[in-house]
Amino acid sequence: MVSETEQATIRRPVVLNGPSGVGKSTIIKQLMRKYPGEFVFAVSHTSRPMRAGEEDGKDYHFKTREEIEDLRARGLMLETAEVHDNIYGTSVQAVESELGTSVCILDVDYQGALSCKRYYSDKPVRPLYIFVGPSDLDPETVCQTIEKRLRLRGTESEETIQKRLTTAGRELEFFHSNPGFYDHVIINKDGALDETVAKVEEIFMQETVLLASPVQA
Ligand SMILES: Nc1ncnc2c1ncn2[C@@H]1O[C@H](COP(=O)(O)OP(=O)(O)OP(=O)(O)O)[C@@H](O)[C@H]1O
Repeated sequence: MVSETEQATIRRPVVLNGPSGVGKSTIIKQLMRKYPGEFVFAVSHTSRPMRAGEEDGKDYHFKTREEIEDLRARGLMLETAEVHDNIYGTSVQAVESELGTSVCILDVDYQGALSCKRYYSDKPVRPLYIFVGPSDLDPETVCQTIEKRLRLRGTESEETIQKRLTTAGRELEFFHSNPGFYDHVIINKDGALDETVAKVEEIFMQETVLLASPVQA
């Protein structure tokens, strides 16, 4: 819970949403490289197995489903979501421990974004909600692009690629049926990552992501 004295120094968290494979992690990594110490990644909890090269506490907090469910039962999870047979989530602590010093970025799915909106609806902090799409946001084109990117990334089995494509369809359905939910939509076009990152920076400046809005009386 953020105290009144802390409000003056709060920096708005950013909720980044979009289908698997669209490039969310890549964008965050670029920003972190460009602004060392400025952005922090809200390290999520997950019950999925660790992939080669991943580090516990850095890429994710790798926990059992029971451990994550226990945190949720104690009101210590900001959001949780069932994705591809695993439970994912962000703890309140992962976000709020960072608010005074850095811009905290949450890479979550639409269920997570919804939970964040609910959680912060009566709090002094107003996160910025951004949807990242790979193309013109037509479900068919989107799926073709992310399928290609996921195959090139080479981290997923055929089965998980298919699951991610199904989930991508749900992400787009949510996007199209909730106009106004996101503050901004960013298109991460093929081969245009630098352009995407520049657009994100422009939005962050325009939105004064560096300071939270005061509480509305
Ligand atoms: N503009 C782009 N053009 C082409 N390929 C890209 C672009 N941006 C990212 N990629 C590539 O697409 C793949 C997926 O990107 P990334 O892992 O960042 O996606 P993600 O949205 O974080 O996915 P997930 O939700 O599954 O973690 C990576 O191999 C990345 O290098």
